[in-house]
Amino acid sequence: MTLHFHKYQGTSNDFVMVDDRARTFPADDHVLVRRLCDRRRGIGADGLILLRTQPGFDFEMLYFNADGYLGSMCGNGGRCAVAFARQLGVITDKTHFLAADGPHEATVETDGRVNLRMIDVPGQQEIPDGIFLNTGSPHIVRFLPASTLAEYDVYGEGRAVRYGDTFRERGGTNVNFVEAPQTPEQPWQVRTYERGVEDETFSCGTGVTAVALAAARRGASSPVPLRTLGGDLAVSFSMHPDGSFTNVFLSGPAEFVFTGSIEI
Ligand SMILES: N[C@@H](CCC[C@H](N)C(=O)O)C(=O)O
Repeated sequence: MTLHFHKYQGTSNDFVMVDDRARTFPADDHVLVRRLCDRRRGIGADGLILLRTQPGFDFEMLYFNADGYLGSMCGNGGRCAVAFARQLGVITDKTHFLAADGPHEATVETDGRVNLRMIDVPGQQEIPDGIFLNTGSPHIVRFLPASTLAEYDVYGEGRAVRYGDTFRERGGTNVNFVEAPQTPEQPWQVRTYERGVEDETFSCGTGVTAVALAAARRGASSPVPLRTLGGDLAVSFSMHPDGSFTNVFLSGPAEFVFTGSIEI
């Protein structure tokens, strides 16, 4: 069978996108998804997203990590799915779609930036590994001393937390390492070890969302500018006295890279 795919990236978090409205993609074939995401033997990506129809919504996004298994919410992938739905003519410049963590709304700006509403976040938990938040996917946020992020062992330290005792029973976690800005207008710098990719990626949307909310508890105000290895994002929100967050929006570019076909 020939699979037609599109490749998208959002701040260099890259995805194979498949129009699966006809439901022909073998979604249970983990080996196939892993091979398609393989950077040497396949197309190469951090994840694969199926765009499907879903009654009551413009579309549904099914997100698979590069390991071939269904992941939880993907913020950058969600923004790319919106851009893909627009390219397919499924939506115009605003949408209501379904993802692993529930319904999402999004708008597309004239320059192609996508503003994606994330789930409400009830709070954050301080644990020995760092600060834990669920922004649609589980995340640890660790604040580092000034000028240490560039040389930090994100792979080694991220892996130790992801496979550590706290998260072994809970299905693992993503891990974000953060350096605070020297002045309020500068971005918070973030590097992320991603569960399911099992490596550092160039950007993680649910990760920077977790970082922005953790930074808000340390004085950052909305919108929080964030810099990843792959580009800049912004997160806006309403913070409440009980520590919860609503109206959480992740904003940034979502770009078409190329289209192609592969025999599967
Ligand atoms: N790259 C994603 C995060 C995807 C979720 C994650 N890898 C998991 O399943 O835990 C993003 O942009 O949010």
